[in-house]
Amino acid sequence: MDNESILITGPEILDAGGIRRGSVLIEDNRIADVSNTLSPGDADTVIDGTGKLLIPGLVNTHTHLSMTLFRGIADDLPLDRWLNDHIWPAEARLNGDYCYAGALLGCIEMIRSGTTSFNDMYFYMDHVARAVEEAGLRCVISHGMIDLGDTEKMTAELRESRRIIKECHGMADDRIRVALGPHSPYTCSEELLKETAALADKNDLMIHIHVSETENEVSEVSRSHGMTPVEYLDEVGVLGPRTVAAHCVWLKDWEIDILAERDVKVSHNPSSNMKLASGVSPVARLLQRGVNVSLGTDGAASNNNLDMFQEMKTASLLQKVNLEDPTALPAMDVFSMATLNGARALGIDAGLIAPGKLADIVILNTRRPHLTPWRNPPSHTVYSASGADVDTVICDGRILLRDGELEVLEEKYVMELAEAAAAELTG
Ligand SMILES: O=c1[nH]cnc2c1ncn2[C@@H]1O[C@H](CO)[C@@H](O)[C@H]1O
Ligand SMILES: [Zn+2]
Repeated sequence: MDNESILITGPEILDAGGIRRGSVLIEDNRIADVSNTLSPGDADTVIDGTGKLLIPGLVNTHTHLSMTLFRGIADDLPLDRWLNDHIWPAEARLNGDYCYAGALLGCIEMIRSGTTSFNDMYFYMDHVARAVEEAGLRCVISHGMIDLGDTEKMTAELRESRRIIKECHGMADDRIRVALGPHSPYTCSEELLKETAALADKNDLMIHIHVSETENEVSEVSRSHGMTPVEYLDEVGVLGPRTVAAHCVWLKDWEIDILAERDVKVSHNPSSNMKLASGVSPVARLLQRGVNVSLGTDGAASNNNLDMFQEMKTASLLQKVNLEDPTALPAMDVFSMATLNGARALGIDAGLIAPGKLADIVILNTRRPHLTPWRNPPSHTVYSASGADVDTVICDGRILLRDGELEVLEEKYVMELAEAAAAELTG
C-alpha cells in the first residue's frame, strides 16, 4: 500500500543537526536518500519543495487526544478544581464512540499543525487506536489508570490495560504501540504502581505518568509517603529509560539527579502549566543535567489546542522570562526538543532527516508575510511560524496532507461527529 517512492525536490532542510539544502527521497516508509543530485525521474510522486522548509514531523509527548471534546468547558481554574469539579464528572459520561470522535478530531488538528507522532493517555483506547489507524499517524497509547486506593478498581484498571495491550500493541504496521499509563502518584495506589512497574519490565513496555505537576501534589505525596514524588516513584520502580514523565514542574535538585540517573524521559507541557498556573518546570536545568526533555501540549481542555509550534514558542519564552535570561532555551534547543528528543522519548527511529530514518516529514510554506524576510529558519520556525503554515505532512511514508488538503479522513464529517458528541456529553 505504502511502498511507493516520493521525491521532495529542493527544499531547505532543518533538523536537530542544523540547516542545509537538498532533495529528499522516500522509499516505502523510510528516507532513502538526501542529496542535491536526485532528479524527478527517480520517484513515483514528486513534490516541489522550492520555497519550502522541510522538517521532521513534530512529536507531542503528552496528550489526552479525546479531550478535544472538552475544549473550553472549564477554563481559568487550578488543576484540582479543574479535575474534581469539571473534567472527571464529564469524563464519567464518556464512551468508546465519543472517544473515537474526539480522537479523530485531534488527529486532524495534529496533522494540520505538523505533528506526526504522539504519546496519548486516556480511556477507551481501542477506539482511539482505530481513529489513529484511519488518520495514518504514529502513536504510543495507554489506558489512564486511576484506582484511588481501591483494590477492586486497581484490578479492573490493570485488566483494561492488558486488554488494550493485547488488542492494539503493534497495530497499523506497528505505527501504534501500547504503554502502561498509571495516571499519577496521587491517584494510583502503591500496589498499582508496583504492579505497573513489574508488567512494564516483563513485557518491555513504556510507562506514561504525570509527575510533580503541582505544589499540592508534592505536599500530598510527601505527607502520605514521607518522600517527594520522584523519590517515591523511584522507590516503587516506576522510573527508567522507558518512562515518560509529564510535567515535572516541582523538582528538588536531587530529584533532577534521580531523573538523569534513571534516564527518565521528561515531557514538558508549558501551555498547560501556565494556564492551570501549576508552575514553571526547570527545563534549562534538566537539559544541562543531560535529561532528555521533549514537548507536549497536554489535553485540549488545558491548552487549548494541539499546536506544537505554539508549544515550542511558549517553552522558550517561559524559560527566558522565568530565569530573566534571554539566552535561555534558544530556538534550536526547543526545536530539538519537539523533534529528536520527542522521537527518542517514544523510542521512534525518526526525528532527523537522514537516510534510514522513518519517513515522518513536515513541509512548511515559507512564503508568508509573517515569515518574511525568510532568513533564519530555526528562529522563524519557533518564534514566527504556527501550525497553520504546515503545507504537507508525511507519516510512515504516506502523504496525509498535501498542499493544505487532507488525504485522509473527511474533515467536515469528523467536525460534525465531534460537535454532536460534545453536545451530548457537555450539553
Ligand atoms: O494536566 C493534567 N494533570 C492531571 N491529569 C490530567 C491532566 N490533563 C488531563 N488529565 C486527566 O488525566 C486522565 C488521563 O487518563 C484523565 O482523567 C484526564 O482528564
Ligand atoms: Zn496530562
